[in-house]
Amino acid sequence: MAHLAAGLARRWCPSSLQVVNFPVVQLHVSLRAMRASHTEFENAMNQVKLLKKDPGNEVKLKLYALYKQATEGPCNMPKPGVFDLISKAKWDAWNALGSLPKETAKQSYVDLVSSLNSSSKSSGQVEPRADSKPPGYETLVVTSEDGITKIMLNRPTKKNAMNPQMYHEIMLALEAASKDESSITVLTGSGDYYSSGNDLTNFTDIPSGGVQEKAKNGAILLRDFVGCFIDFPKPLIAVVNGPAVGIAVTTLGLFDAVYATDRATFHTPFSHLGQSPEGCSSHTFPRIMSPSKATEMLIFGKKLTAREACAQGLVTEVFPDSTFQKEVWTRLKAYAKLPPNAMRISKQVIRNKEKEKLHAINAEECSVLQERWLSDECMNAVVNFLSRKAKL
Ligand SMILES: CCCCCCCCCCC/C=C/C(=O)SCCNC(=O)CCNC(=O)[C@H](O)C(C)(C)COP(=O)(O)OP(=O)(O)OC[C@H]1O[C@@H](n2cnc3c(N)ncnc32)[C@H](O)[C@@H]1OP(=O)(O)O
Repeated sequence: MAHLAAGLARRWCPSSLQVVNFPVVQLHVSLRAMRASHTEFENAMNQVKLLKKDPGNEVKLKLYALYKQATEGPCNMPKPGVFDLISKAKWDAWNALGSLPKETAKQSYVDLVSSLNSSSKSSGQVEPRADSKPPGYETLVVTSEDGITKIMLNRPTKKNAMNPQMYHEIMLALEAASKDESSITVLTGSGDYYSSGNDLTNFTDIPSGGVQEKAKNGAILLRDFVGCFIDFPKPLIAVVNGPAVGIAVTTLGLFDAVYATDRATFHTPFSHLGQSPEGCSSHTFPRIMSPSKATEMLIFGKKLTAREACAQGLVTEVFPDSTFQKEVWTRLKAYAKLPPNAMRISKQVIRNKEKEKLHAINAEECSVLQERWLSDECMNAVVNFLSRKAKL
């Protein structure tokens, strides 16, 4: 979807400007205004192609919609089918502009591009120290010191949403951590979120094999990903630095301890998304918090505060945000000084009792999700999310 608006601008930009019949004086003034706005409009289109930072799908949908409204007026295309996700999202974005006048759409387009230009210089991304970032990690910052390997999700501008690259890199980082010199491993997030779960744009780039192939590959990826947490041999700690959504919440049931700031929330909106539980949560959550509390989260999508999640056993301890990092890392550094083999063997004594069962549960959850991802309920929820910001 990269440079969607720029590509669309190239594809849809008419070479000639429609001139309407005005009385001579008004025509002269209007033409100057239109020339000025048309020149600005053309400049804005060129600036979109030069943006340093991908503005994200919602902004690209809005640019697309404003461009179409400015050049063609109200949406005049037939509504695409529900499986044609990209065309549907574009159609929704354009159609949402209704009868917005062309000149207003043109000015809005110019204003939006100039705001993107002014903000394109800043970035919330954590730039790791050169010596702390091993080759190959683009979505993580992985550091190892004081006997602790820290895996930090590093897509803060996307609330650390997990795209396929991040899933793969987390698996790589866990594999490396299982073999390195550290005695415990920590997963945390950069920015104000722990993670907003699965990146919903994962549903957009449909391969040549169609949505069935996409769903099958997604189920394989998910099964491998969750399997890494089931099999991880060392104490695995979650340092939940902010809100967590979806798979970022369900996999907590496979951690050995979960420490959260009191700012954190825990949300699994699976029914809302037309999906179903994963991360072995269909087994771990009823066991951890009781079947009815698990139902409230996994089926009804109840969002828990950190203290509620702690009361229900999902979170081990909650800390005031002001002292969270200091308190947690002091404690983890102390834990990391304990005899590593004893910790590793003790974890295996605990985990081995149900490792096989967890893998079977993981396989079943992935198989169910593979079907759910093909449902209208899921497709509609994803399209609604992707086009939510394009609606002016
Ligand atoms: C067939 C498909 C197979 C795919 C392969 C998948 C394999 C594994 C699948 C595992 C199953 C996992 C399930 C889940 O995790 S379900 C939960 C999914 N997550 C969500 O539904 C959360 C969606 N995000 C939001 O609701 C909001 O963004 C949030 C409440 C988290 C924050 O809202 P806020 O208003 O504070 O911030 P913004 O919405 O403006 O977000 C900032 C930018 O970040 C983008 N963003 C945030 N979260 C996601 C996300 N999950 N996916 C994609 N993009 C996300 C958001 O769009 C903003 O981007 P822009 O700045 O470009 O607008």
